[in-house]
Amino acid sequence: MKIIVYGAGVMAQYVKESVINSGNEFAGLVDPLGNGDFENLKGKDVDFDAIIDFSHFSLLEDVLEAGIDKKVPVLIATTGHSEEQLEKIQEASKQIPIIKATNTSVGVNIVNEIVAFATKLLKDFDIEIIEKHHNRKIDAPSGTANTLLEVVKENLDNDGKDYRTIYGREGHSKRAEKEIGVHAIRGGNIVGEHTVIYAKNDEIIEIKHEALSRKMFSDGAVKAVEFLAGKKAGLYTMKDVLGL
Ligand SMILES: NC(=O)C1=CN([C@@H]2O[C@H](COP(=O)(O)OP(=O)(O)OC[C@H]3O[C@@H](n4cnc5c(N)ncnc54)[C@H](OP(=O)(O)O)[C@@H]3O)[C@@H](O)[C@H]2O)C=CC1
Ligand SMILES: O=C(O)C1=N[C@H](C(=O)O)C[C@H](O)C1
Repeated sequence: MKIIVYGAGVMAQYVKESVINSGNEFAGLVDPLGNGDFENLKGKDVDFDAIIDFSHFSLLEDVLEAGIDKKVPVLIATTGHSEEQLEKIQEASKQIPIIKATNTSVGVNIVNEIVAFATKLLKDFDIEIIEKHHNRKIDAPSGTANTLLEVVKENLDNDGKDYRTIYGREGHSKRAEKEIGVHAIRGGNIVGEHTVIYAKNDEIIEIKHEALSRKMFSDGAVKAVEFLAGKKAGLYTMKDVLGL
């Protein structure tokens, strides 16, 4: 496949390497800030048959337009999108195959499954989600933490609708019974760490994933577009890619 990559930051460089190492062809980086091979693709005759996006949430519309225009599959790995933008992804998936993945690592996608199972069994435990990332990250909580929160809620009674999400606890009040805490830590070059804590009076369970490098994100992204090649239009997931 000939793959174009949106973004020119840290992840885009990893993806470039993963594309080349996987035997696929690298078609260039697209970055409107002028750090890529192309500032945009509009009106340019660039040949590619898949898009991997590790850029900035503000570029979503451009990414989708490029995918629809060329009728090629798109993997959106960028995080921080608004609800309205997530709806645009749904809409675009009626025309092309898309994966929107907040985390392309094998480990985190398996953790999502473990958390679904644990939450069903540990309903009367207090649940808190903690994520840690590098100091360059612009969105908080991380996309992965938001996905973990969704997984937790889906597996509580009534889809967790009776629960309140508390982001970054502060103040003078006790924890309510039906709360889910979500906490974001930022510092140095932490690649990415996600922990779901289930706590009760006498016991604590922690489910934790720690990323030690960024390579598995970029390798996972290449696997995802390879999976999408030849698929009909629709919204697919990393679960489909990994056969989970
Ligand atoms: N799904 C997954 O598994 C993973 C997802 N990600 C996500 O991928 C994305 C990129 O991560 P990473 O490479 O670490 O981030 P970087 O900040 O290194 O790169 C982001 C890119 O977006 C550009 N950018 C920054 N601000 C703007 C703006 N206002 N408008 C347009 N472009 C902008 C940057 O340009 P410049 O360099 O000039 O600032 C850069 O090219 C993030 O959303 C991150 O959360 C990351 C890892 C794994
Ligand atoms: O910005 C990052 O670095 C990462 N972003 C993703 C997220 O927001 O969950 C995935 C990974 O944790 C690294």
